[in-house]
Amino acid sequence: MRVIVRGEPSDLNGFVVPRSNAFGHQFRDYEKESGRRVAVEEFYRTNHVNQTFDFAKNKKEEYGKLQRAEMSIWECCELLNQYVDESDPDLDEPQIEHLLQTAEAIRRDYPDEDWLHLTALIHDLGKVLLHPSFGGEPQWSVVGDTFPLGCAFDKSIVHHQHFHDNPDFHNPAFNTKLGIYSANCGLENVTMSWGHDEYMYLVAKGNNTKLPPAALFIIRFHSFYAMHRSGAYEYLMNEEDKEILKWLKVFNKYDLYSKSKVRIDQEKVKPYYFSLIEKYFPEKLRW
Ligand SMILES: O[C@H]1[C@H](O)[C@@H](O)[C@H](O)[C@@H](O)[C@H]1O
Ligand SMILES: [Fe+2]
Ligand SMILES: [Fe+2]
Repeated sequence: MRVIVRGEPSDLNGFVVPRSNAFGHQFRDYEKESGRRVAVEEFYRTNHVNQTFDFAKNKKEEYGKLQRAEMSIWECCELLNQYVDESDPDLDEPQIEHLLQTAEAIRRDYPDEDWLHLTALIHDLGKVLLHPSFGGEPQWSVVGDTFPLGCAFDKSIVHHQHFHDNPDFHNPAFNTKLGIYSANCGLENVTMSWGHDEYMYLVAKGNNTKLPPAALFIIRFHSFYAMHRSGAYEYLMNEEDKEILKWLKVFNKYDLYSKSKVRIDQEKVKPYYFSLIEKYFPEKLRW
Protein backbone atom coordinates (compact mmCIF):
# COMPACT_ATOMS: atom_id res chain seq x y z
CA MET A 1 0.00 0.00 0.00
CA ARG A 2 1.30 3.45 -0.88
CA VAL A 3 0.75 5.77 2.04
CA ILE A 4 1.58 9.38 1.39
CA VAL A 5 2.71 11.19 4.44
CA ARG A 6 4.47 14.20 3.12
CA GLY A 7 4.84 13.74 -0.61
CA GLU A 8 4.65 16.68 -2.94
CA PRO A 9 1.37 17.03 -4.78
CA SER A 10 2.05 17.03 -8.50
CA ASP A 11 0.82 19.94 -10.55
CA LEU A 12 0.62 17.88 -13.70
CA ASN A 13 -3.12 17.79 -13.87
CA GLY A 14 -5.57 19.52 -16.09
CA PHE A 15 -7.77 21.18 -13.54
CA VAL A 16 -9.47 24.26 -14.93
CA VAL A 17 -11.04 26.64 -12.43
CA PRO A 18 -14.55 27.52 -13.59
CA ARG A 19 -15.42 31.23 -13.86
CA SER A 20 -18.73 31.09 -12.06
CA ASN A 21 -20.82 28.99 -9.72
CA ALA A 22 -24.19 27.36 -10.47
CA PHE A 23 -25.90 30.74 -9.95
CA GLY A 24 -23.67 32.51 -12.48
CA HIS A 25 -21.69 34.39 -9.79
CA GLN A 26 -18.10 34.21 -8.62
CA PHE A 27 -17.37 31.54 -6.03
CA ARG A 28 -17.41 32.59 -2.37
CA ASP A 29 -18.73 36.06 -3.05
CA TYR A 30 -20.48 36.83 0.23
CA GLU A 31 -21.60 40.30 -0.81
CA LYS A 32 -23.21 39.46 -4.13
CA GLU A 33 -26.99 39.90 -4.12
CA SER A 34 -28.42 36.48 -4.79
CA GLY A 35 -31.24 34.35 -3.48
CA ARG A 36 -28.83 33.15 -0.80
CA ARG A 37 -26.98 36.27 0.37
CA VAL A 38 -29.23 37.36 3.23
CA ALA A 39 -29.64 33.86 4.62
CA VAL A 40 -25.90 33.22 4.43
CA GLU A 41 -25.11 36.44 6.30
CA GLU A 42 -27.67 35.60 8.96
CA PHE A 43 -26.05 32.19 9.25
CA TYR A 44 -22.64 33.79 9.90
CA ARG A 45 -24.09 36.28 12.37
CA THR A 46 -25.40 33.50 14.64
CA ASN A 47 -22.25 31.47 14.06
CA HIS A 48 -19.92 34.31 15.04
CA VAL A 49 -21.92 35.34 18.08
CA ASN A 50 -22.21 31.84 19.53
CA GLN A 51 -18.92 30.11 18.74
CA THR A 52 -16.92 30.77 21.91
CA PHE A 53 -13.90 28.94 23.26
CA ASP A 54 -15.96 27.26 26.00
CA PHE A 55 -18.69 26.24 23.60
CA ALA A 56 -16.23 24.55 21.23
CA LYS A 57 -14.33 22.84 24.03
CA ASN A 58 -17.50 21.38 25.51
CA LYS A 59 -18.77 20.12 22.16
CA LYS A 60 -15.45 18.48 21.43
CA GLU A 61 -15.57 16.64 24.74
CA GLU A 62 -19.18 15.62 24.33
CA TYR A 63 -18.98 14.37 20.74
CA GLY A 64 -15.45 13.05 21.11
CA LYS A 65 -16.88 10.19 23.15
CA LEU A 66 -18.35 8.76 19.95
CA GLN A 67 -21.36 7.34 21.71
CA ARG A 68 -24.10 8.57 19.42
CA ALA A 69 -24.39 5.89 16.78
CA GLU A 70 -22.83 2.96 14.98
CA MET A 71 -22.88 2.98 11.22
CA SER A 72 -20.77 2.53 8.11
CA ILE A 73 -19.29 5.39 6.09
CA TRP A 74 -21.76 4.84 3.28
CA GLU A 75 -24.77 4.81 5.61
CA CYS A 76 -23.62 8.22 6.78
CA CYS A 77 -23.31 9.49 3.19
CA GLU A 78 -26.91 8.48 2.64
CA LEU A 79 -28.07 10.31 5.76
CA LEU A 80 -26.71 13.50 4.24
CA ASN A 81 -29.07 13.17 1.31
CA GLN A 82 -31.62 15.31 3.11
CA TYR A 83 -29.47 18.30 4.03
CA VAL A 84 -28.69 21.53 2.27
CA ASP A 85 -25.91 23.67 3.76
CA GLU A 86 -27.23 27.11 4.76
CA SER A 87 -23.77 28.68 4.90
CA ASP A 88 -22.88 27.97 1.30
CA PRO A 89 -23.35 30.72 -1.29
CA ASP A 90 -22.36 28.36 -4.12
CA LEU A 91 -24.46 25.27 -3.68
CA ASP A 92 -28.03 24.36 -2.86
CA GLU A 93 -27.90 20.67 -3.73
CA PRO A 94 -28.15 17.87 -1.14
CA GLN A 95 -24.79 17.19 0.48
CA ILE A 96 -24.31 13.71 -0.94
CA GLU A 97 -24.07 15.29 -4.40
CA HIS A 98 -21.30 17.56 -3.20
CA LEU A 99 -19.34 14.64 -1.74
CA LEU A 100 -19.49 12.64 -4.95
CA GLN A 101 -18.77 15.64 -7.17
CA THR A 102 -15.66 16.50 -5.17
CA ALA A 103 -14.40 12.92 -5.06
CA GLU A 104 -14.98 12.24 -8.74
CA ALA A 105 -13.31 15.51 -9.79
CA ILE A 106 -10.21 14.79 -7.74
CA ARG A 107 -10.11 11.19 -8.93
CA ARG A 108 -9.98 12.35 -12.54
CA ASP A 109 -6.88 14.49 -11.95
CA TYR A 110 -5.09 12.40 -9.30
CA PRO A 111 -5.94 8.84 -10.34
CA ASP A 112 -3.22 7.25 -8.21
CA GLU A 113 -3.98 8.93 -4.89
CA ASP A 114 -6.85 6.75 -3.77
CA TRP A 115 -6.60 8.11 -0.21
CA LEU A 116 -7.42 11.56 -1.60
CA HIS A 117 -10.53 10.25 -3.37
CA LEU A 118 -11.81 8.79 -0.13
CA THR A 119 -10.87 11.92 1.82
CA ALA A 120 -13.00 13.91 -0.61
CA LEU A 121 -15.91 11.51 -0.22
CA ILE A 122 -15.93 11.78 3.56
CA HIS A 123 -14.67 15.31 4.24
CA ASP A 124 -18.13 16.74 4.97
CA LEU A 125 -19.68 13.72 6.70
CA GLY A 126 -19.47 15.58 10.00
CA LYS A 127 -22.54 17.47 8.82
CA VAL A 128 -24.48 14.49 10.12
CA LEU A 129 -24.57 16.49 13.37
CA LEU A 130 -27.62 18.15 11.82
CA HIS A 131 -29.49 14.86 12.03
CA PRO A 132 -31.92 14.36 14.95
CA SER A 133 -30.09 11.25 16.15
CA PHE A 134 -27.04 13.46 16.71
CA GLY A 135 -28.99 16.04 18.66
CA GLY A 136 -30.18 17.92 15.58
CA GLU A 137 -27.54 20.61 16.06
CA PRO A 138 -28.31 24.02 14.53
CA GLN A 139 -26.53 24.85 11.27
CA TRP A 140 -24.38 27.54 12.93
CA SER A 141 -22.63 24.88 15.01
CA VAL A 142 -22.10 22.45 12.12
CA VAL A 143 -21.28 24.20 8.85
CA GLY A 144 -19.54 27.31 7.55
CA ASP A 145 -15.93 28.42 7.68
CA THR A 146 -14.00 27.71 10.87
CA PHE A 147 -11.52 29.83 12.86
CA PRO A 148 -9.34 29.53 15.96
CA LEU A 149 -10.77 30.34 19.37
CA GLY A 150 -8.78 31.56 22.37
CA CYS A 151 -7.00 34.24 20.34
CA ALA A 152 -8.00 37.28 18.26
CA PHE A 153 -10.36 36.81 15.32
CA ASP A 154 -8.63 37.66 12.06
CA LYS A 155 -10.15 40.29 9.77
CA SER A 156 -10.08 37.93 6.80
CA ILE A 157 -12.80 35.71 8.31
CA VAL A 158 -16.07 35.94 6.39
CA HIS A 159 -18.44 38.53 7.96
CA HIS A 160 -15.86 39.40 10.58
CA GLN A 161 -18.00 42.36 11.76
CA HIS A 162 -20.34 40.02 13.65
CA PHE A 163 -17.64 38.96 16.11
CA HIS A 164 -18.34 42.17 18.04
CA ASP A 165 -21.22 40.39 19.70
CA ASN A 166 -19.15 37.34 20.67
CA PRO A 167 -18.23 37.40 24.41
CA ASP A 168 -14.68 36.19 23.61
CA PHE A 169 -14.12 39.32 21.54
CA HIS A 170 -14.16 41.34 24.77
CA ASN A 171 -12.20 38.86 26.90
CA PRO A 172 -8.60 40.09 27.41
CA ALA A 173 -7.34 36.50 27.80
CA PHE A 174 -8.62 35.66 24.32
CA ASN A 175 -8.44 38.81 22.25
CA THR A 176 -4.72 39.28 21.67
CA LYS A 177 -2.83 37.99 18.65
CA LEU A 178 -1.62 34.83 20.43
CA GLY A 179 -4.23 34.70 23.20
CA ILE A 180 -3.79 31.44 25.10
CA TYR A 181 -1.32 29.99 22.55
CA SER A 182 2.42 30.17 22.10
CA ALA A 183 3.99 31.08 18.78
CA ASN A 184 4.10 28.23 16.25
CA CYS A 185 2.48 25.81 18.70
CA GLY A 186 1.02 23.79 15.81
CA LEU A 187 -2.60 23.75 14.61
CA GLU A 188 -3.09 20.44 16.33
CA ASN A 189 -3.04 22.33 19.64
CA VAL A 190 -5.51 25.00 18.60
CA THR A 191 -9.19 24.87 19.54
CA MET A 192 -11.11 25.62 16.37
CA SER A 193 -14.72 26.75 16.20
CA TRP A 194 -16.89 23.66 16.50
CA GLY A 195 -18.33 22.06 13.40
CA HIS A 196 -18.25 19.26 10.86
CA ASP A 197 -14.47 19.42 10.31
CA GLU A 198 -13.40 18.73 13.87
CA TYR A 199 -16.16 16.19 14.42
CA MET A 200 -15.25 14.11 11.35
CA TYR A 201 -11.60 14.29 12.34
CA LEU A 202 -12.50 12.87 15.77
CA VAL A 203 -14.58 10.12 14.14
CA ALA A 204 -11.84 9.12 11.68
CA LYS A 205 -9.16 9.12 14.34
CA GLY A 206 -11.29 7.45 17.00
CA ASN A 207 -12.06 4.60 14.61
CA ASN A 208 -8.39 4.06 13.75
CA THR A 209 -8.56 4.95 10.10
CA LYS A 210 -5.61 3.90 7.95
CA LEU A 211 -5.78 7.18 6.03
CA PRO A 212 -2.47 9.12 6.07
CA PRO A 213 -1.87 12.27 8.17
CA ALA A 214 -2.47 14.53 5.15
CA ALA A 215 -6.02 13.16 4.93
CA LEU A 216 -6.71 13.89 8.58
CA PHE A 217 -5.31 17.40 8.17
CA ILE A 218 -7.57 18.03 5.17
CA ILE A 219 -10.64 16.78 7.02
CA ARG A 220 -9.86 18.82 10.11
CA PHE A 221 -8.98 22.15 8.51
CA HIS A 222 -10.74 22.27 5.16
CA SER A 223 -13.14 25.04 6.34
CA PHE A 224 -10.31 27.14 7.79
CA TYR A 225 -10.27 29.52 4.80
CA ALA A 226 -8.61 32.34 6.75
CA MET A 227 -5.56 30.08 6.96
CA HIS A 228 -5.48 28.15 3.68
CA ARG A 229 -6.84 30.96 1.45
CA SER A 230 -5.88 34.21 3.13
CA GLY A 231 -2.66 33.09 4.79
CA ALA A 232 -3.74 34.28 8.26
CA TYR A 233 -2.67 32.65 11.54
CA GLU A 234 0.68 31.55 10.20
CA TYR A 235 2.07 32.25 13.67
CA LEU A 236 0.11 29.30 15.07
CA MET A 237 1.48 26.86 12.50
CA ASN A 238 4.54 24.66 12.90
CA GLU A 239 6.76 23.31 10.13
CA GLU A 240 4.72 20.16 9.69
CA ASP A 241 1.51 22.15 9.20
CA LYS A 242 3.15 24.26 6.52
CA GLU A 243 4.37 21.19 4.70
CA ILE A 244 1.09 19.33 4.76
CA LEU A 245 -0.87 22.47 3.79
CA LYS A 246 0.13 21.79 0.18
CA TRP A 247 -2.27 18.89 0.07
CA LEU A 248 -5.08 20.90 1.61
CA LYS A 249 -4.63 23.50 -1.11
CA VAL A 250 -4.94 20.85 -3.80
CA PHE A 251 -8.02 19.44 -2.14
CA ASN A 252 -9.63 22.86 -1.75
CA LYS A 253 -9.76 23.49 -5.49
CA TYR A 254 -11.95 20.46 -5.93
CA ASP A 255 -14.05 21.02 -2.81
CA LEU A 256 -14.90 24.51 -4.01
CA TYR A 257 -14.99 24.39 -7.78
CA SER A 258 -16.62 21.03 -8.38
CA LYS A 259 -19.92 22.37 -7.02
CA SER A 260 -22.41 22.18 -9.84
CA LYS A 261 -25.86 21.04 -10.87
CA VAL A 262 -24.48 18.02 -12.70
CA ARG A 263 -25.40 14.88 -10.80
CA ILE A 264 -23.15 11.85 -10.44
CA ASP A 265 -24.56 8.40 -11.12
CA GLN A 266 -24.32 6.96 -7.61
CA GLU A 267 -24.86 3.33 -8.55
CA LYS A 268 -22.08 3.48 -11.08
CA VAL A 269 -19.39 4.80 -8.75
CA LYS A 270 -20.48 3.00 -5.60
CA PRO A 271 -18.33 -0.16 -6.02
CA TYR A 272 -15.17 1.93 -6.34
CA TYR A 273 -15.85 3.91 -3.16
CA PHE A 274 -16.89 0.79 -1.30
CA SER A 275 -13.50 -0.71 -2.03
CA LEU A 276 -11.76 2.38 -0.63
CA ILE A 277 -13.91 2.42 2.48
CA GLU A 278 -13.00 -1.20 3.08
CA LYS A 279 -9.31 -0.45 2.66
CA TYR A 280 -9.17 2.48 5.07
CA PHE A 281 -11.97 2.00 7.61
CA PRO A 282 -13.63 -0.69 9.73
CA GLU A 283 -17.02 -1.84 8.48
CA LYS A 284 -18.93 -0.10 11.26
CA LEU A 285 -17.72 3.07 12.90
CA ARG A 286 -18.56 4.62 16.22
CA TRP A 287 -19.97 8.14 15.80
O1 LIG B 1 -20.29 26.99 3.30
C1 LIG B 1 -19.22 26.12 3.26
C2 LIG B 1 -19.59 24.72 3.68
O2 LIG B 1 -20.21 24.68 4.93
C3 LIG B 1 -18.40 23.81 3.65
O3 LIG B 1 -18.70 22.50 3.99
C4 LIG B 1 -17.29 24.32 4.51
O4 LIG B 1 -16.24 23.42 4.49
C5 LIG B 1 -16.90 25.70 4.03
O5 LIG B 1 -15.85 26.19 4.76
C6 LIG B 1 -18.08 26.65 4.05
O6 LIG B 1 -17.71 27.88 3.54
FE1 LIG C 1 -16.97 21.31 4.62
FE1 LIG D 1 -17.11 20.33 1.04
